[in-house]
Amino acid sequence: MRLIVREDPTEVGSYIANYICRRINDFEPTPEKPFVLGLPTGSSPIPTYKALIQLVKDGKLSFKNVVTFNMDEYVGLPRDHSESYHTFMFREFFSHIDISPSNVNILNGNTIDLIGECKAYEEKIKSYGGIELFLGGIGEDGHIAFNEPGSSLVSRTRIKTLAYDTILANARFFNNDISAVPRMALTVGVGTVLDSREVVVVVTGQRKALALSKAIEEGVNHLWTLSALQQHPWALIVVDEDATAELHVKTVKYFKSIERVQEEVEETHRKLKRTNSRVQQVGSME
Ligand SMILES: N[C@@H]1[C@@H](O)[C@H](O)[C@@H](COP(=O)(O)O)O[C@@H]1O
Repeated sequence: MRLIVREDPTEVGSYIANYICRRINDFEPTPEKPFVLGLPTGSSPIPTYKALIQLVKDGKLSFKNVVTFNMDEYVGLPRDHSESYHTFMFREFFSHIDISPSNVNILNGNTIDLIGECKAYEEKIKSYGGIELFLGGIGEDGHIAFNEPGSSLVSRTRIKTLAYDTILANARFFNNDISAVPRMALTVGVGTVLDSREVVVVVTGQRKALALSKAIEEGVNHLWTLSALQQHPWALIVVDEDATAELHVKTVKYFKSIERVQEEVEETHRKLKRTNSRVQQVGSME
């Protein structure tokens, strides 16, 4: 796991957007081989979405051959409600980029067959060969997607009852009316996230500091589902200074020191990929 610390949420957003841009461009997606991207909602990823939109406007990135899968959606909230994750994604991101709506996948929390919807979502992800990069955010209780404390760390897409803490935290989007916040959601599982080839998580603000320290300084624990990332071979958490408030100084120092060689690692990785694809091309000509 790597941890990248940046000054504030805007710098975090710009770091992640550039990172995703590089990944998509290096992948060279085509209609036959699209880049499959997992996406979150919440206030934390908004600076990332803004920076990605700018990259598209600047002609440095295209979403034409990108297929997206969102992490979660409330159950029973009309799709066109201002706080549905469907509305959020189009308002904050999809309407501003060159993605085809047919390449956008968001769970339907209004279907009569919620279990069938979850199964079909997993199947659809599989049909694309899995998710290349899953971008995630976390709740104050350390949940990733809507995998609340106590969620199985091998869980798949399913119906989830929201924890009271999450309902309280999300009441700010519903005029602080707790009774207006849906009690249930559909969410990808921790296992679904862990199956992606790469996971990038955005954590900003002091209110996430405890969850961050639990997830990276303590053991893998279903009470802090983000900690499951310790079991992932290619995980990156990008945080602002405020989110590091509960970390040991030596933890932050360690991650800052390995960041210095990160560019080198990435360059080596890219070179190896290029060499491998050349070897494969030569192989297929023989
Ligand atoms: N289901 C979403 C999560 O996927 C998201 O990570 C979290 C954080 O929201 P915010 O970034 O606004 O703190 O909110 C909700 O609970």
